[in-house]
Amino acid sequence: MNSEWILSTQGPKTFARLPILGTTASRTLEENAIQNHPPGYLMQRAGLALAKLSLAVAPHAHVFWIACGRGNNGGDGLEAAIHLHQWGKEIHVSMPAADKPLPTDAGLAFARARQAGVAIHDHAPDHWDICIDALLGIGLTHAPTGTYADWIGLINSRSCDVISADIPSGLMADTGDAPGACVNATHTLSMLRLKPGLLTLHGRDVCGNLWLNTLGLESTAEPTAWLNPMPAAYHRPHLSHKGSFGDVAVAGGTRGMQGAAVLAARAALQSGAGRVYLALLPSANGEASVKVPADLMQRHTDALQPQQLTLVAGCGGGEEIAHPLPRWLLESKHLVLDADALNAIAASADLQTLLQGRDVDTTVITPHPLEAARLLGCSVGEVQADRLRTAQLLAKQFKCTVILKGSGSIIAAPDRLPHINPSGNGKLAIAGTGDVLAGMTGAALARHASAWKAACAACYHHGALADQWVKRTSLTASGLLESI
Ligand SMILES: NC(=O)C1=CN([C@@H]2O[C@H](COP(=O)(O)OP(=O)(O)OC[C@H]3O[C@@H](n4cnc5c(N)ncnc54)[C@H](O)[C@@H]3O)[C@@H](O)[C@H]2O)[C@@H](O)CC1
Ligand SMILES: [K+]
Repeated sequence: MNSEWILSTQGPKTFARLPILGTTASRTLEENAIQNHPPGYLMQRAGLALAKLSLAVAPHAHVFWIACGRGNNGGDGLEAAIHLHQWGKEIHVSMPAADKPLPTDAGLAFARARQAGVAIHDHAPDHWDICIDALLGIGLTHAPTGTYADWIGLINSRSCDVISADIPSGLMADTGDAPGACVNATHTLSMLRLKPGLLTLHGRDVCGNLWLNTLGLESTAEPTAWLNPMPAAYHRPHLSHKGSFGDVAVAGGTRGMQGAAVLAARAALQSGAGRVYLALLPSANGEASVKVPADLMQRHTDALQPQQLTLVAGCGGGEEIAHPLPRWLLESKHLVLDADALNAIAASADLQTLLQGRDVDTTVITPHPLEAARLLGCSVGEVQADRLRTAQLLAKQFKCTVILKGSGSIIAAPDRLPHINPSGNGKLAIAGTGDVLAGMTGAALARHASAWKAACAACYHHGALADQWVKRTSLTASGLLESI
């Protein structure tokens, strides 16, 4: 963390392992720093960073609307206004009128702005070229109402650039939930550290391009989560053979659902597994209704030797997958459980006990929010309300590594800090991409022999493939795996 400007999430990027702090941890970091610096020091750095970013984003903008709330987020906006004013820009600073005094740092920024000749209005301008959104930061506690909601609506109504200070106003910093009106930023400058809400649920959609400025603060405090980093490239030694990279078997594909299993198996193959077996469920009568590449070896499910391989179970498995699952849960060396395998486990206490009895770092489950809800016996709304917590709960309850899919996939495992995956985009929201992830995870597990490492690596690569998809045609699951 030696650079102050270290993140940009737009387009294909390489991400490092960065700490992510929830609001409680952010406030602790901020309070410790405030004690060691002169009053207003951090806020002044935040304001300067904000002013510099807005100038870099829109160098020819003339009128800057700086919408400030009555908390310290508004203080960041006031400090930015001082610089933009001094740099000769036309600025219009707005702040809702209220009787309540400003908090200490924002109060100091308010006085400094006044002293610098900045006028502070209680109304929005008629026209602006760029907006700095400093209405609400990590202090948001409920859906914005009144002037806050009105100004958020106004900001979103124009097609100008919007730079959000710390977090788009209206977004919850811990969860990415937006309980009401929320600024739709083109850029967000996160101060001190990243927050979970910027990276999951609504976060990625409302942040625009995400930047981080640490304000020069180092910290050894334990984060809430880590940004899932790009894994190191794996080396295939010259002196290797097909057994060196592990065997993967994909079991699933009940009658009419074989495409899912074939996609997962092809993805495992493309991801470098030494040997890949396709084991269609008995109702398929060993006959695939879709074309099976010659590189895949077909096996009867009973003929698999799960003790010696990485089994990817679930893809298109229907209810039929429940029958072989007890044996696979007991015997598989490594296991990736997806889709119908998860639904079967959700419906059976016995299967849950078998899953819980496995060695912790041998199993990855890859639920989407509905599958997660079934596993936890709750609603999708409850799953999404706090995705970090949900993923950690699943990991703890089922004693395995979890990839909770969705916008900002979460990777969690017992006794580890979770990762939030930064790669990927909305193109992945199509049928079959989950099967591809399961196959990629299987290949990574066969190679790494660690469920945690496999999940982190596969999740990152899967998202990165979608980020690198530059063809004009829509992304397809086959296209995704062929681009591995
Ligand atoms: N104090 C400092 O030195 C620093 C503060 N920073 C900034 O300070 C922010 C946090 O400041 P605050 O803790 O004052 O919080 P905010 O500025 O986010 O919120 C301020 C107030 O708004 C109220 N509020 C909550 N929800 C509301 C709603 N829906 N409508 C209207 N009002 C609502 C809260 O009661 C809170 O008192 C960070 O996000 C960051 O931008 C950073 O610049 C780092 C340095
Ligand atoms: K803001």
